[in-house]
Amino acid sequence: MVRTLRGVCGLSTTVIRHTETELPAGTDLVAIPGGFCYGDYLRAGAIAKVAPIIGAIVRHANRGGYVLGVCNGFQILTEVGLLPGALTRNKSMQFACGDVYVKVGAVGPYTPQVDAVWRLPIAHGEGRYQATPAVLAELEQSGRIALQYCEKDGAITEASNPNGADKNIAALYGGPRKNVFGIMPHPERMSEAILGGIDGRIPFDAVIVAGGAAGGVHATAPAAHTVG
Ligand SMILES: NC(=O)CC[C@H](N)C(=O)O
Repeated sequence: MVRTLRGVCGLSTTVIRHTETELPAGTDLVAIPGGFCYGDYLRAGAIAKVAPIIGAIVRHANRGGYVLGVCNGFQILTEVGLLPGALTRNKSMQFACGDVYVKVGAVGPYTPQVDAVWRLPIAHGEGRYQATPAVLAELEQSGRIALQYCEKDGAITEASNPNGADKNIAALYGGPRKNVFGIMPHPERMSEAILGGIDGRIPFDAVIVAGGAAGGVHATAPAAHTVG
């Protein structure tokens, strides 16, 4: 994540530990990376809910600051209530790892072109987005279903769904101005050609532009993981 923020996108980036209680001054974007924070005990992302840094991230999000949660980061965002619903065990009960196609379902700060199809990698055991029918309807009506798993041609099918997620949901928007973005695929793992593709740059480049300070956006990547 730091390689993509700093090395690929040229953002001034600070890595902070989950034990901090405040974000660095001038933080525009908080990026919560993937992984297995607190060992995925209880549920993936559950214990991070009580990490000291979480209050500052929630305050940042609620005042419209950009927050990107990738995979484990998405799970943390649902556990702390910044996004509705939950990420549960993959329907296959197996860890899903490989490349998928996702289609932009709603335009927002991270997804500039509706119906665009991206190829991104996934690597998760608890990636099945689930929510009540009322929440799913509200997400659809408010244009917050950012990405859906699809075929290479953009067709949204059951066969293209790697984990059984409701409505093939791969990413969601939240916050007062779609400033919060939770995504199960890993765009940072496909942000430069040497990694096998560059579709992952799209959400990063888009949020920099949306932030109105291309290159001037200061990113903070909280290391929400315990150091082994
Ligand atoms: N790549 C990740 O961030 C994995 C998230 C979480 N540990 C899971 O397995 O679902």
